[in-house]
Amino acid sequence: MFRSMLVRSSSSAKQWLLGRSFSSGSVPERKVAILGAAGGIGQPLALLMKLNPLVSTLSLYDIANTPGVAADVGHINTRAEVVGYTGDDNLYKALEGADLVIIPAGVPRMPGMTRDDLFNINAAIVKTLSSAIAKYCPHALVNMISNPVNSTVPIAAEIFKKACMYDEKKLFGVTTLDVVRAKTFFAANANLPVADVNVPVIGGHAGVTILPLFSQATPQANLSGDVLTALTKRTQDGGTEVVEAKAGRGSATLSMAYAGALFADACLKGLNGVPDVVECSYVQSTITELPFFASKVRLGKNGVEEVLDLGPLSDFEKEGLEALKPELKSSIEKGVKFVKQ
Ligand SMILES: NC(=O)c1ccc[n+]([C@@H]2O[C@H](COP(=O)([O-])OP(=O)(O)OC[C@H]3O[C@@H](n4cnc5c(N)ncnc54)[C@H](O)[C@@H]3O)[C@@H](O)[C@H]2O)c1
Ligand SMILES: O=C(O)C[C@H](O)C(=O)O
Repeated sequence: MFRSMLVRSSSSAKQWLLGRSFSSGSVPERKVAILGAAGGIGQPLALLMKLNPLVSTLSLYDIANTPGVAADVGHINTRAEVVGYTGDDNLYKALEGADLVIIPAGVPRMPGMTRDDLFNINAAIVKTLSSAIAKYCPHALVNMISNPVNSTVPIAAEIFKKACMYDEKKLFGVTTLDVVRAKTFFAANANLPVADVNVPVIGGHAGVTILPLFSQATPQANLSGDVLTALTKRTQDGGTEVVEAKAGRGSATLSMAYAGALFADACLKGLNGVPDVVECSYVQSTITELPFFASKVRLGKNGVEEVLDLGPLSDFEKEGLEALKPELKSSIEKGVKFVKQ
């Protein structure tokens, strides 16, 4: 019984990962680097990327413990060749030739902290890693997971501008976990099969800047205003819910690894020319007055192909959108100032 469940779920996982356009014989070579690969997110993310047949080289980098993670993941009999690096002197080897760099390097929250409380430590880490990306793999797509995402993405953008290689189509703040949570909470309340549910989440990735658009959820469900308000709040506080449950042992790692793997898979499909790959992400944007904003994005061979319009919002969502702008604006400015000062 357990064995047959395992077989079924592994074949559907393969379908999820394989994409639509390739037979296993014609999949292009793609190098994916994970920076922070030995951490709470990095390890399960390395596992999930090792299972992704779109990856030909999986390059794992961390300041500590990478050899063990690389040896362990490397024994899995899937396509990707695994290489592990540690130490400043080897960062270039981890990055050279990368098509996609995923960054979960940095410290996580403890109970009572906001994501912005991580700024001082993580901004410096992201600055160092972004400078190395600019030098060693300037054409790679970058998936930023390190918090505070609302500021770390503008930091990376400023570093890339300084290095004269900034391409706004290639820099992404990973907000997929907000979408994953919104889908889970909505499906449970609406009594819908979660696999059928989609919910766009816009804005940013911290507290009120996370704005799920339940008015655009598919399939639609007839939930009351009070329920939608509660679902919005739960999605906004999802990270804090995990931080409190972990009680001093960090923040979301497993659900984040899943979300990070989903988003990386979408980026790889886009790079490989699979049509109509659309995910929410925090990117450089002109759809509001803010220079960075999370919304639905169409992914293509060069990264962002199109930032999609927000679509019609309910009055509640319109209020949420106006309410999030001051915080998001100041987080963006804080990131920009960190590099420019
Ligand atoms: N975007 C999101 O939705 C989301 C979700 C969850 C967590 N996060 C963030 O992801 C980050 C990592 O969380 P975690 O739980 O994996 O933390 P963790 O402490 O378990 O792991 C972080 C890893 O980064 C490594 N690291 C530190 N400095 C580095 C550097 N200069 N180069 C390479 N590696 C370095 C550490 O050695 C460690 O292995 C945190 O900032 C957290 O807030 C973001
Ligand atoms: O909440 C955190 O600090 C981690 C992450 O941003 C999350 O949403 O789980």
